[in-house]
Amino acid sequence: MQAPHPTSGQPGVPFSTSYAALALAVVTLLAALLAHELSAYSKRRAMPPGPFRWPLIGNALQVPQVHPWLTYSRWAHVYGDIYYLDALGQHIIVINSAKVARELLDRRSSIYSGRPHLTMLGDLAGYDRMLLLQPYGDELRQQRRLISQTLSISTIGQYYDIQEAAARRLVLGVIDNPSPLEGQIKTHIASIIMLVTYGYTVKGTEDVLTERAIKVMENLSLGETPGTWLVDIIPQLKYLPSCMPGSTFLNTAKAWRKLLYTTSRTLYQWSKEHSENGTAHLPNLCASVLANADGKATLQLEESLMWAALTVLAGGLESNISTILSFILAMLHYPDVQKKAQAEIDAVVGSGRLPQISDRSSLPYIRSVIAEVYRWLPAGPLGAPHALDEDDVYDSVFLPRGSLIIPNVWHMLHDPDVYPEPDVFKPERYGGSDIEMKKVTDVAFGFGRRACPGFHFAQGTIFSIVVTVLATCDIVPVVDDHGREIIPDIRYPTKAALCPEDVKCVFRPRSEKAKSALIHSTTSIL
Ligand code: HEM
Repeated sequence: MQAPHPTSGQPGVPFSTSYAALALAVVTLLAALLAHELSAYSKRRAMPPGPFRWPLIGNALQVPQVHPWLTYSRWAHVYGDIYYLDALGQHIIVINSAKVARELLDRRSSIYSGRPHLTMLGDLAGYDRMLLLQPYGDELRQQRRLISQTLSISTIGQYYDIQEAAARRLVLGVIDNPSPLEGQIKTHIASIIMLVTYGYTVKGTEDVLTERAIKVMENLSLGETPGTWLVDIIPQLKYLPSCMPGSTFLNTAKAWRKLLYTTSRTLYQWSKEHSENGTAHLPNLCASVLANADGKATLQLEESLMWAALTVLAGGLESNISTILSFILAMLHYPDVQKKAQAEIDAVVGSGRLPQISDRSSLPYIRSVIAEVYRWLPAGPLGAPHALDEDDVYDSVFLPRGSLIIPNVWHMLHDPDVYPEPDVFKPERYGGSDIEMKKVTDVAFGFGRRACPGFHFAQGTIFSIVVTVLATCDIVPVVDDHGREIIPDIRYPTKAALCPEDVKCVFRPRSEKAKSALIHSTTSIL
């Protein structure tokens, strides 16, 4: 028997054996490294096309910060329907066609329904409890179920009177006080959602609870704005002591979290108490869910309901405000479309009554105008980002797990091959076909298991505002001191939602009778 070698590290193990083991380990390690590199290389080679990536930082310096959908759209002409970016190791897949979006986000929705992790908004400010930011899983499904229970196509009819009344109050409000337009629209849209979600009646433009809710949503929008928060790129920054220079975002997040939690709890508790004692407007989302639970709502259900309700407010507020402002902008730029739309309402509804949501099926041109607003200036030009939960392959290209999936809704709705003269507002492009209009809403309201659960409800709100304004008023530009008309430019800041800014106009009643009908209806309902 051979004696152990004195330099062997393992007493009792022969040198030749340990040498062989070491050699084997080295070879195995090298083989593993080679395999990893080869696999990474082959994956890299099979990645979708995209702009040149620098070592280490990838495309970090090219990721657009201003109106990113426009740059992504320009790149779509170069790299095609699906391309790849790498921002400091974060894989980003941009989808530019409805066909690819359908295939990945709809048909493969079991792995494409996550949301990206946001450090500022989620970890620090606490917004990750809301459905909007939930990863795909049980809590998401639970919150979506609670919403669809109340806002499904079969139940939304019960809210038509609220939507019509708010639309009429909004029009009257703008006739009497056209400035600030955005503020008026915000208050009235918030009033619809507060009533439907919590049964809460907004008390004028300075209602404290509504103001707080709007502030929560404004913070959400700021938090979502791409490229605003360094901590989303370098998450370790969240561990900075809050007294360090450069860490003011920590105090911001703390203040946001406090407002978020107090507002969501106050609104939910208000709804619960006042629905029970009969002083809240019924039905409302919170009361309906609690009534269905028949006194057996668990704490967990109530918690989910509280966050789902707040997400309804979030989902419905900014998207609706942007859509209405875009509609007004379109009417100011395209007065002929406005006249044609009014002619349809006059012919179908007449001037003897105010239009209702139930008139929708008889007004194809109005439906086309609304579809064209969703297309022309989509409220979510990049939709909402999804996250890919597993590695995938599409059309022979590799899509890595953890990728951020950006549906470039703007490009899908502005691709000149699909929509010729995409920047022109032209409701005639649908030829009155609901199938063509649906191609727009299928994209503008999101995809797969994350598609907007407020779609049918939003259709009612938008339709009732559009049809009420057009039936009763001419939307005309304001004039300057010399009597010259000022048509607002089509401008919008870079935010997650595309919301036109500085839109000014006058709602001029088409007749005294129309204005009286509005006054009469707002004093007689709700
Ligand atoms: C013109 C109006 C609206 C537009 C254009 C719109 C559009 C969208 C889009 C693009 C998404 C993201 C979908 C995706 O991830 O693929 C979304 C999500 C959502 N929307 Fe809407 N929406 C509108 C109105 C509403 C209304 C009125 C409500 C509530 C009553 C609502 C509630 C939500 C909620 C809760 C989500 C999050 C869904 C999730 O993360 O699973 N939306 N919406």
